[in-house]
Amino acid sequence: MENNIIIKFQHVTKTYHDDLVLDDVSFELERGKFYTLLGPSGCGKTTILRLIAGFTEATKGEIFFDGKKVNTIPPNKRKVNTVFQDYALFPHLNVFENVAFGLRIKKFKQKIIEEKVKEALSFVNLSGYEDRDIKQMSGGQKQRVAIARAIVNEPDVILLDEPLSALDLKLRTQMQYELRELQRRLGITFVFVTHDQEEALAMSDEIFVINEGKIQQRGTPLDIYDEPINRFVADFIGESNIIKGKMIEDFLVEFVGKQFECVDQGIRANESVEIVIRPEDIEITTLEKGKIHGHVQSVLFRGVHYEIVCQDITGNEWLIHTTKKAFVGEEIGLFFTPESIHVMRLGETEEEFDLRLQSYSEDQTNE
Ligand SMILES: Nc1ncnc2c1ncn2[C@@H]1O[C@H](COP(=O)(O)OP(=O)(O)OP(=O)(O)O)[C@@H](O)[C@H]1O
Repeated sequence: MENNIIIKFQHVTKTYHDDLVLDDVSFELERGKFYTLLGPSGCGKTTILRLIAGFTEATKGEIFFDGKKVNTIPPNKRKVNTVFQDYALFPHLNVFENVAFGLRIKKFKQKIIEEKVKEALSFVNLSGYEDRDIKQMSGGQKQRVAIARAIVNEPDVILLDEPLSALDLKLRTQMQYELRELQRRLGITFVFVTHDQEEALAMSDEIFVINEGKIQQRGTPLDIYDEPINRFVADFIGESNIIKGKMIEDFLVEFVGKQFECVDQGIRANESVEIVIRPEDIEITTLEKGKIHGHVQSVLFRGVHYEIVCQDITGNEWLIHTTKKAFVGEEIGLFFTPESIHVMRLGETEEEFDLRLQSYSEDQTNE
């Protein structure tokens, strides 16, 4: 397993002056996978990229690349390339020379440069664009030139810092697909930074959800979506109903004044918890069949579904995505299965949280 690890962070901390930006972060990245660092602005995503690339140094902890410690190794000695948000292309050079730039610095022979640039441009579907001026290229095309420039040196890892954020929605969706395909074909590790959760869910083998300099959870998109480890992740990824409750015993939880079967265990009896139920996991039904009742507050038609907000007897608001229509003021039944109830602990100590995070990550790696 170890030699499949391309990057390893061991207890890495980064401070700028007195500001703690990364707080004791440890993780391993495997070769050939698509990783996404996801989190709100300022949470430390770019700092992780900069540490991998060697643009900044860790204050504490160790960083390994392919098994070797690289803390003080300069960027040009690491087999990493970065695609920046603004592409950072040279406007006075044509497409060919932009892609060839790094190879020229490394003093490759002209013939080799031509072969490598040609191959890189063909990978990003830009064959024939060699002589084009950068200024004549569209946003999506510039993006592809930047990617060609990143892959031409055959790095082990490509870092992408919000590379799609300047594109309009349609092009962005197309480039998401293209990037994912490209990563599969190249078999290189991609570390992609975004604050867009839909983008992260659509593209990644694994997502790292980051907040305030700490990894909150790492896992496949499905794991992160279905089993958020805490309120931050549940709130940040997708839409959720988060309701206060109490654990009664293993597989039994109480909320809205009633007890419900669930699939969670190992939480102390009587411990305060929060319940997460996704809006699409709730069905609208009759009052007899409904597990709880709600008064419809608003109904919005969203094309593929209705977005219904209703209020239960204890005042919680519930968001429901359903293809069934309901009417404002109507009383409806809400039905959900034990599997769609996800229980999150409150009042967990930092040590308990770290242990749980570790076991989640180990489950992931063992799968
Ligand atoms: N060179 C620096 N000097 C001082 N503080 C810095 C420096 N670089 C980053 N920071 C601070 O570190 C924190 C994390 O920054 P970082 O760029 O890693 O966040 P991010 O998650 O990538 O945010 P965004 O999505 O806005 O790019 C921020 O509070 C930022 O202000």
